[in-house]
Amino acid sequence: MSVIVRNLAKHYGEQKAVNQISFEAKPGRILGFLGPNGAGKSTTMKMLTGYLQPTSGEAEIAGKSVQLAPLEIKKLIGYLPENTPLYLEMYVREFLSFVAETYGLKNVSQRVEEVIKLVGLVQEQHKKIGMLSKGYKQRVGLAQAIIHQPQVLILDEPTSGLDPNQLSDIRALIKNLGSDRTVIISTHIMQEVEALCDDVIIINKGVLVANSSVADLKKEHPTASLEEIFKKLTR
Ligand SMILES: Nc1ncnc2c1ncn2[C@@H]1O[C@H](COP(=O)(O)OP(=O)(O)OP(=O)(O)O)[C@@H](O)[C@H]1O
Repeated sequence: MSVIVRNLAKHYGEQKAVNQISFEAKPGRILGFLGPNGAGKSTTMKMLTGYLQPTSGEAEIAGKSVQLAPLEIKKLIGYLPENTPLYLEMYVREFLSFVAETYGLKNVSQRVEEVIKLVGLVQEQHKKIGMLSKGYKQRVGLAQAIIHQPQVLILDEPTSGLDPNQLSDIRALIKNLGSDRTVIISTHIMQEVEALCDDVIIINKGVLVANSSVADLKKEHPTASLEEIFKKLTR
């Protein structure tokens, strides 16, 4: 299932937070979404998930318009928002069962069991979410994003706050999920792009300044590291 974005824009008064961007994310590939703080990444992701209405332009997932078919779209995508908003008073299993029921899944307890194992939450599964460390909260966020086995994953800084061990576990999980899904992941970590992403888009002040495969971007700038390329394009 492809994600196709055409001339998408979001204006807040005079500010063009996202200014007419177009790109495509393809199945079986992981697209890295990069840009400096305030460039418009989260705003774009919120428009892709139907959480925010665009000022103009359109986003399409599996041939369906996000704006015209918001409920259908929500069944197809898994979304991990920035800062992992969660119900802190709920227990891990209780929360994941609640999310599974919201999606109308059958075999809720079996699926909850599966995702708990998949994201490495077995040790923490009986705790209240509010008691978990940041990294484990992030895992709960990831679990709720994949519980309904969506074909499209939109992950806003999924590895922020993880320790090095957790980082490699979660990256391996995302890589694995990306083998047969469409994944869009925003990040500030260039090693993550190297380790995970097939394609990359870079946004600066609401405008796309790069849109290609990671390999092609490196070919275009043969002597520069990804970090240097990023700096050059976003200054
Ligand atoms: N509700 C809002 N009202 C007004 N301006 C907003 C609103 N939401 C976002 N913005 C502005 O839009 C711009 C883009 O913000 P956005 O959160 O999309 O950036 P980002 O690329 O995700 O940044 P970061 O890397 O820091 O998370 C920023 O200048 C931000 O202040």
